[in-house]
Amino acid sequence: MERPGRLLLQSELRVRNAAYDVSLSRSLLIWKRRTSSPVYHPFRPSVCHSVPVSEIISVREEEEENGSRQRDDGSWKKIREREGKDCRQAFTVLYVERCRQHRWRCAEVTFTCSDEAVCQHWVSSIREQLATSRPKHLLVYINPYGGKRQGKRIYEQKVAPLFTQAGISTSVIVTEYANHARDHLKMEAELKKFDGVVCVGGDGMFSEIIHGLIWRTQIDCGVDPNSPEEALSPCSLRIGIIPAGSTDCICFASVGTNDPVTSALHIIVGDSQPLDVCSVHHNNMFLRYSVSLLGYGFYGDVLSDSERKRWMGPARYDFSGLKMFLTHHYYEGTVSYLPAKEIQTCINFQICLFSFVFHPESSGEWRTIRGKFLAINAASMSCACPRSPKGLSPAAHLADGTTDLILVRKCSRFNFLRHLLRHTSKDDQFDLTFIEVHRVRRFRFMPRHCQSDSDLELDLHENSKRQIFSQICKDHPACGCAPAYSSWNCDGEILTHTGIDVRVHGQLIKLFARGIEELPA
Ligand SMILES: CCCCCCCCCCCCC/C=C/[C@@H](O)[C@H](COP(=O)(O)O)NC(=O)CCCCC
Ligand SMILES: Nc1ncnc2c1ncn2[C@@H]1O[C@H](COP(=O)(O)OP(=O)(O)O)[C@@H](O)[C@H]1O
Ligand SMILES: [Ca+2]
Repeated sequence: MERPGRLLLQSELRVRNAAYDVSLSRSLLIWKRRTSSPVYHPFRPSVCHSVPVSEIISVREEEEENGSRQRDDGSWKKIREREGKDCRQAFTVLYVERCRQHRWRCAEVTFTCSDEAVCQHWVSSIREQLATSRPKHLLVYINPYGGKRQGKRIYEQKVAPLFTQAGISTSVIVTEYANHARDHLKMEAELKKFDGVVCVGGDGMFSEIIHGLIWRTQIDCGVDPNSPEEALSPCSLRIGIIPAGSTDCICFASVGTNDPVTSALHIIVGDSQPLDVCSVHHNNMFLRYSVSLLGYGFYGDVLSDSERKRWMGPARYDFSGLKMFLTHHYYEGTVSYLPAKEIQTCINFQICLFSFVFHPESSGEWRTIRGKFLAINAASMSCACPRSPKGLSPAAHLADGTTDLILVRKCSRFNFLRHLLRHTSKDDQFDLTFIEVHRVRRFRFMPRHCQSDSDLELDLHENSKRQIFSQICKDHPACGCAPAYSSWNCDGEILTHTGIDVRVHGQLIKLFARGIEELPA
């Protein structure tokens, strides 16, 4: 147990009619049952409890009236136990309780005491300790269209009541069209009024939020957001993600679960987790930012195919995943990359070879690989999600200024299936001869057909004729012709160009999260 440090308060209070020694320090609230008899009692519940002050959600006074207690939020609560006449004042502490698989829940304990002044002193002392680094005013964007279209219900039923209990005020915007949230953040939102932004939706909705926030921050700081060489200014507002999408990878990989209540509690306690952001350019023209997966080949094709099946909800990814696995397309091109350190091939994901030191720039040399690839994936975080609990790159860090470039070379369907199935298990998905992993700060990709066209990139629009032929060939596999181009899946959005230049910006944004906690063995 953590040491409590200097005590701010210590009293004898009652919990469910039993006497407890209760103490408060800057770091811990401890309540320890007074033992009247030293005899060990196997059926008595645990006698000593402690809660880090940083994990107290709120404290409220309870007032007794006509045999019931009224909460200070106006609702009523039956007294559960008979109390003596001199034991009428009470306050309730709500705190974080850890459940299975990184889930958090709100637990509560009610302390009673005979003296009103003592009771109020406790309430005000706890509230004073909670005042630091916690958000008080939040700007909330809800995508009512993502995932199973439950965003509004999830927010209203599971999250808003917790924010109210924690004394957080909110301005809520339910989006009416795609890019509504992005454009509101870019141009209209009065950001000075808020301590954070909350995104209710999936990875695509989160992408809208960061595009709005990063762009706005650069304009406010006089930085050109379009230039590939500019050092971008970090965003000061933290972002909370209430998962209500189809994959929810960014939430899952930064919190450990895709549970709305857990996310709401991380926001309330004011957690902070920096996050790397990749900028993606094409011929010096800004395309998009990415924080999770940039995937060409398999994951690009799955996304393109699945968008047409949005009516299926999240199951569209399973359908398109299977279809694209059977299609087994490979793509030719050149990947160049700037390694994060000397040799960056991480063979065993369980042994992470890299230090956690954050280097703003690298002095390494560019390297080049040409080949035929089934997939080119850049994972800036583990990309863990319910479909892949360890993620595409289990050892990737959230905020080390690097991305893990995973090259899956052309191989048999059987071998590719072995690799994909390892996404869903604990086996090392990289320990296969056709997979290479490089930890990089920058990388470029050029599809083969662009190189032979004097490095002139054909964008997807110009490439439409080829796409039509590819579609015919996809539909007639017997002709043996594979499409020349895939497209990039950028955090769940399709990029309009295939030749890209990617740069990692270390710790550009912050989340209301704390990374994945080690669970006790
Ligand atoms: C034939 C068996 C295939 C089994 C493969 C299972 C591997 C799943 C790995 C998923 C990695 C996901 C990385 C995250 C991507 C998201 O950004 C993106 C958009 O999410 P959202 O906005 O919430 O819809 N999701 C995808 O691209 C889905 C990929 C699913 C591939 C099967
Ligand atoms: N009101 C809206 N109507 C239609 N599309 C929207 C709306 N609000 C946001 N979007 C778009 O919906 C897309 C999917 O959102 P997301 O929340 O990521 O759900 P999913 O995980 O199911 O893809 C995003 O591209 C986002 O820009
Ligand atoms: Ca990273």
